[in-house]
Amino acid sequence: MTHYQKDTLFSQPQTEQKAFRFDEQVASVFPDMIERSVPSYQETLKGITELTKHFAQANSQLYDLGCSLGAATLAMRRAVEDKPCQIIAVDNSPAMLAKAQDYLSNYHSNHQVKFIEGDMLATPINNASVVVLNFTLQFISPNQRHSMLSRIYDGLNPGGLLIMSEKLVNTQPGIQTIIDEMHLQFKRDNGYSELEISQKRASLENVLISDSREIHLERLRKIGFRECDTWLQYFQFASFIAIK
Ligand SMILES: Nc1ncnc2c1ncn2[C@@H]1O[C@H](C[S@+](CC[C@H]([NH3+])C(=O)[O-])CC(=O)[O-])[C@@H](O)[C@H]1O
Ligand SMILES: O=C(O)C(=O)Cc1ccccc1
Repeated sequence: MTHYQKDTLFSQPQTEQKAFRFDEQVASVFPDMIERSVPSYQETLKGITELTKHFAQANSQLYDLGCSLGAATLAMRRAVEDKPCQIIAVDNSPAMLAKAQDYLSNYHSNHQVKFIEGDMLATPINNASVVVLNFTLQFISPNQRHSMLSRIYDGLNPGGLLIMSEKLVNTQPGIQTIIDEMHLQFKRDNGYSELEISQKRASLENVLISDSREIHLERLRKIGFRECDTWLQYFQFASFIAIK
């Protein structure tokens, strides 16, 4: 069983600034990193279980795209123990995917998750009733977001659900500034130093690219989702649901 460490990746002054990558180092501290960085992360997972209970269709497929260590995969799987469904978990980081397989093997289940190491932009999606993008669309290039979500829409069965959590940017500068400041304080309260916060922020620049709530909703509507809205927001971290 893998042991996860405390996230100290950005604690020492860095001589050269490297872009953030989901490599072995990040994978080995990921539970601590996401817990201390993303407010309401646990609530997104609880919501994924609850929503999956309502939307999973028998004999359909459930996708977790950008699964990291498989926390959302596990949250979905809990909801369908007594339903015949195929769960598919995808990530393009070999370090993450290897640890996800190890992590899920610690929990007993009637379901065998199909793990795919690969780019979600190239993953076929079909006969889906629930698709989860838990903080992953933000890492793909903005000009590929529409076609990615369109492919998800096309692969969903009627009545199927997309659950998508994202870090947002607020279009109103005063509100953006204060919400961002509250998130910084959240990180300080969770033990991150000013150096850790600023070095991580710099490494995420041009890697995590946030859209506004309005852009997300407009895109989902344009693609054809019958209904869409946020069901959760804490600071700039939001979670959307969209029904086909
Ligand atoms: N093109 C891509 N194809 C596949 N995977 C990708 C791609 N781009 C990035 N990833 C993967 O998306 C994940 C994003 S983390 C998701 C947390 C998880 N959902 C959770 O509920 O714990 C969110 C975060 O770190 O803020 C990483 O594992 C990347 O390797
Ligand atoms: O740390 C941050 O500021 C974030 O926006 C969230 C995050 C969490 C884990 C990996 C990358 C980004």
